[in-house]
Amino acid sequence: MASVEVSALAKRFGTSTALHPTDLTIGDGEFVVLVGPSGCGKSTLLRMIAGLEDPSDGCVLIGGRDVTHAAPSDRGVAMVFQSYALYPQMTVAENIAFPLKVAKLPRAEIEERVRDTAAMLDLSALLDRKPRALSGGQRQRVSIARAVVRRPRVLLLDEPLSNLDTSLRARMRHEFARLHQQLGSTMIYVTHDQLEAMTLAERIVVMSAGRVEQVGAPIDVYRAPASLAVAAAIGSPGMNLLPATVVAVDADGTTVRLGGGEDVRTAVRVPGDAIGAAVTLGIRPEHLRPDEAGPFAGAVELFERLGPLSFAHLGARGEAGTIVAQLPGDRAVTLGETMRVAVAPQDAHLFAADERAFPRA
Ligand SMILES: Nc1ncnc2c1ncn2[C@@H]1O[C@H](COP(=O)(O)OP(=O)(O)OP(=O)(O)O)[C@@H](O)[C@H]1O
Repeated sequence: MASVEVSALAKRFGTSTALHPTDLTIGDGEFVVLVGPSGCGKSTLLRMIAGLEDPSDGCVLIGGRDVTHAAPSDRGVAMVFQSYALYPQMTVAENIAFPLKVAKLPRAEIEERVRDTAAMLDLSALLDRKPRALSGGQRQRVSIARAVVRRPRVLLLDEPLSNLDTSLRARMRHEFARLHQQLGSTMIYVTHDQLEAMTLAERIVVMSAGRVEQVGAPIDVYRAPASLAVAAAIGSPGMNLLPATVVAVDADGTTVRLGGGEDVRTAVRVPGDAIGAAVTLGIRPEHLRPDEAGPFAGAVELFERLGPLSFAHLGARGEAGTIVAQLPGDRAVTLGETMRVAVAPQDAHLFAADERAFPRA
């Protein structure tokens, strides 16, 4: 097992920058998820750690050793891709054994490792099958088995579940969590699926436009996004973001005014000289509750019942756009009715013009 450290690591393709200089340390045995919108540089960062892409600047250390210019096979890493890339003419057992044969391990050891790895991934009954006789989830488990059979110090996974359907993805998420416990290896997992990020990661690394925006425990990042990009990337439905102006600042917080003239009290601390400043008010759907005197109002344009809860989309607020409020599953709502909602001061977020979050009061 090994730690992974990247230092001032950057990647340019011609004149475009896929990754700005980035520092990141991943602990030995840690499960870290890189998450962010398409094109934000997640795969590029992962591929440079794997040695599949040459950095433009900076260095990569694995287990304290500088591997920036080492071949992929000399880094102690294994990678699982979105496409399974199994050898179709080989059986499951032969596919799993392949990297060990290449490494010229003794036959008895290969057999033992294939048996153990297959058991770990629930593939023991499928060892004689060819890939075409497997389901998508089984094929992905074989490709994971083939990666972990070498006992890599670091396992790199690039959107490994994105070809699978929803229920299989949920099952495989559990398997990854279990696999991480069993193997204890350092795992770096790339996804644009924030549900995978939230459920799998010990720490998430939220990326946007070639930069790391925030690193932290999933729940901390969810509760206190450091920037608008993080607020937009984590949470589904996403955080409501409304343009507002700072009208009052005191020791307990800040009052902002919405475009329609309504005032909203927040427990956020902004500098005293920010009166009049344009800010963005952020509120998660679950923090908006029906309140006759609430500052947010709109006609219900769309109502989604998910069973235990539902989402009301309140429209027609002019430049503020639609607001999404989470409601109990059994709440009766009529399309077109006007609903008023409010937020508690401690649940409101404020972002400055430079898109960084202001701290809580
Ligand atoms: N070989 C390449 N040549 C030129 N540009 C590239 C190359 N590979 C990646 N890029 C660009 O670098 C940026 C980051 O790409 P990257 O694949 O790392 O994003 P990502 O966050 O993994 O996205 P996705 O979730 O869509 O895979 C993108 O703008 C992409 O177009």
